[in-house]
Amino acid sequence: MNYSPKTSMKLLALIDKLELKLEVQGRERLLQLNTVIEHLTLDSRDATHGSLFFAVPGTSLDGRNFIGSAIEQGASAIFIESATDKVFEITWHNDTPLIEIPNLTKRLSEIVGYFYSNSSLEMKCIGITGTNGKTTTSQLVAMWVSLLNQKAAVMGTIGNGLFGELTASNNTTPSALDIQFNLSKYNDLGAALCAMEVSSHGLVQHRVESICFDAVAFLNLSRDHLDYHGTMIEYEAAKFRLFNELSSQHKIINIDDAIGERWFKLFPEATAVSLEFEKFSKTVTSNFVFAKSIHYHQNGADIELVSSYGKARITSQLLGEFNVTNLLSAMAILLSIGYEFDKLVSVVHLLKPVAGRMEVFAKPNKATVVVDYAHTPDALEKALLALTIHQTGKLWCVFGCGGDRDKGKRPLMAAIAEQYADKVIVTDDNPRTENNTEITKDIEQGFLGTHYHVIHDRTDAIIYALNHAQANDIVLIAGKGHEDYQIIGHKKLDYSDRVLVSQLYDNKVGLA
Ligand SMILES: CC(=O)N[C@H]1[C@@H](OP(=O)(O)OP(=O)(O)OC[C@H]2O[C@@H](n3ccc(=O)[nH]c3=O)[C@H](O)[C@@H]2O)O[C@H](CO)[C@@H](O)[C@@H]1O[C@H](C)C(=O)N[C@@H](C)C(=O)N[C@H](CCC(=O)O)C(=O)O
Ligand SMILES: Nc1ncnc2c1ncn2[C@@H]1O[C@H](COP(=O)(O)OP(=O)(O)OP(=O)(O)O)[C@@H](O)[C@H]1O
Ligand SMILES: N[C@H](CCC[C@H](N)C(=O)O)C(=O)O
Ligand SMILES: [Mg+2]
Repeated sequence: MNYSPKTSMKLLALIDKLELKLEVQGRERLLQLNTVIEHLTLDSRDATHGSLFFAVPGTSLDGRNFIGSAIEQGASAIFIESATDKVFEITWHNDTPLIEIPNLTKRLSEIVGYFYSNSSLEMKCIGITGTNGKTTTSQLVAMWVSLLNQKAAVMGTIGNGLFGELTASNNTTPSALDIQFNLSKYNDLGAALCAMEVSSHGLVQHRVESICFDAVAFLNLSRDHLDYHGTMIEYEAAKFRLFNELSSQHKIINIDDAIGERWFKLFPEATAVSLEFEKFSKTVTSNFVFAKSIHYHQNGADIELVSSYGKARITSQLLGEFNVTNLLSAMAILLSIGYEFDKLVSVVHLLKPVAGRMEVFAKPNKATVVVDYAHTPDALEKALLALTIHQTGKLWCVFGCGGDRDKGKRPLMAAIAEQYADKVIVTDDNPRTENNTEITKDIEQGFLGTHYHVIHDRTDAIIYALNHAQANDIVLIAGKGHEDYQIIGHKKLDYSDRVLVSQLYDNKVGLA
């Protein structure tokens, strides 16, 4: 749905909200000019008459180098991140004010919130963090609310929008600007709630800084993104900001995760989620959602649920132990913000798997294919382990590792694939600007033996696996999940594991 915000705001009114101490002359001139802001942008290339351009330093470029081009494009005002902590300063380029603001990046979420009417105060806002499971859990939250006949929105890896009407996005956690804009849009469209994935990049880059979360949830922490964070300590500290620095009413923690168990000691009032009833039932004194017993089967799992909100036997269509954690976390989030236990239980069996997450493709007399987004060592291990429960023949694993991403995870993923799968095929997964053979060489370092194939072209790799797998085998195709592209160099080529497998199983593309 096309949506344009009706918002406009006087520049001086916005500056007054920020409580910047304007010198008298500057204030007079702004008052006379009566500049009205109709559009906010972080990118000089999008600036136009009526735009307020935020010139902030980034990871590879510095937005402050593009002030000239923003002015050329007609920007009406520029906010600039001060190079030092010096107090606010205003200079002029003709009638365009250039206003230096200390900590602008950190204040961006707040500033944009004033412009877009701070919708996180008007609707329920959920922030979900963790290395793995954010997309699944946020989608489950939104799906659950939709099943209860309310509108829900999501922002995350597979897109932003009302549940089921997503628009693809570049980031898991959008920019501070897009988040406030989207929230205002979802609020106008009548959403009762927005479930957001909060990535560690998003937390470090202050993308959710001024969002008032009704609930925040922590799922797990395992190796990823060390190219960006450097160490696991820094990575954990990034995630921890959501819990200790930002605003939230309720906290939900998966205490089966070692880091989660540690955080829970710091937030003992948080709602605890666990699959280990025996271990925690006596010690947890706050709200809790536990699985007392779980029976995994071909179509998902039957779960005996014990919680501080009620008890029930529920059925889930999602495969794998980790998806029970995701389901219970989604439930704990909704319970904490006031959804009724009985209502949630009445529709839980209708919750569907999320696209590209343990998504099963079957065809008579053919191996079962599972397309999954496991792109970290922990996720790959959990996905393979989940499938061993269903294994009667051989387990295949087709995977690769992204270029321009944490190199350290490559051999670790190889070791895991080798440990759990009978047949391993290494292939390309978004090599980006790296040489694909260098990436697979890094992966190969992790294998102890030589029982693996390297087939760079992903289509060929999958066709090879499906041609050689027996009918009772399971083929896990990991790493790309919902992605409908292969990034080579700077080009984003059309490619989808899900489309390929569906075509192969409809025999549209011939199997030998
Ligand atoms: C490395 C990184 O995190 N970059 C993010 C960051 O961009 P940046 O500010 O560093 O960009 P930059 O290129 O250095 O440019 C600096 C500034 O100059 C401006 N500019 C630049 C060029 C120009 O001509 N004019 C101009 O004004 C830019 O708009 C920007 O404001 O801020 C942008 C707005 O929030 C993000 O879109 C962008 O994500 C890029 C696309 C990205 O790939 N990020 C990944 C690593 C990421 O963030 N991933 C996590 C998920 C991880 C997970 O869950 O597994 C995510 O939340 O998406
Ligand atoms: N709770 C969990 N614990 C461990 N692994 C999980 C969990 N949930 C999902 N996974 C694995 O991680 C993969 C990615 O899941 P999902 O997309 O929900 O995570 P994410 O946190 O959103 O990932 P991203 O950081 O890329 O956005 C799944 O395909 C599955 O293999
Ligand atoms: N949010 C993750 C997704 C990785 C998915 C995988 N297909 C890859 O490209 O490495 C990232 O950007 O690191
Ligand atoms: Mg995600």
